[in-house]
Amino acid sequence: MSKELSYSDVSEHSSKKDLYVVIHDKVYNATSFVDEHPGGEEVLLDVGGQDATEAFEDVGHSDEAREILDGLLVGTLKRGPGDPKPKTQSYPPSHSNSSQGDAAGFGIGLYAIILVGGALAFGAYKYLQANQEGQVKV
Ligand code: HEM
Repeated sequence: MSKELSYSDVSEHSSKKDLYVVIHDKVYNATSFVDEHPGGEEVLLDVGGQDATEAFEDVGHSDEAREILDGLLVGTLKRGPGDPKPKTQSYPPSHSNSSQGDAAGFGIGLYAIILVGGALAFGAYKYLQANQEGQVKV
């Protein structure tokens, strides 16, 4: 069972009655499983005829889910030059990096606010003190 399908072959199977998905460059016929999917049919239909690797891995499916996949195997994906790139490689680093980056950005922003706020408060305190001294003399 090593049928090769191109990306455009797969994209023709995107309806509920005829649904192929690509996961890790393997092509699966999910038609019989759509109604049974614990995550709902909607998410499967969303990735019908497309590369579902990222969506599938994002959820952290169990080994049991992977066994079901084995039973749905149709063949392997043969990528052409103009086809979308595999989503597998970029998936974990880009995700964790972006969230870490956001957290660091927020931390630096908070520091800046505290520093600027502190400087302003100190300036205002000095200004008021000077003003008060002036008033006492008059
Ligand atoms: C043909 C491919 C797929 C198979 C065989 C499959 C199978 C399963 C199975 C067996 C479960 C039960 C929990 C587990 O064992 O991990 C599950 C849950 C789930 N699946 Fe999939 N899945 C597929 C594709 C997808 C895709 C593409 C998405 C897109 C986001 C998705 C989203 C979910 C979600 C959100 C749950 C959790 C449901 C819950 O716990 O309430 N699945 N899937």
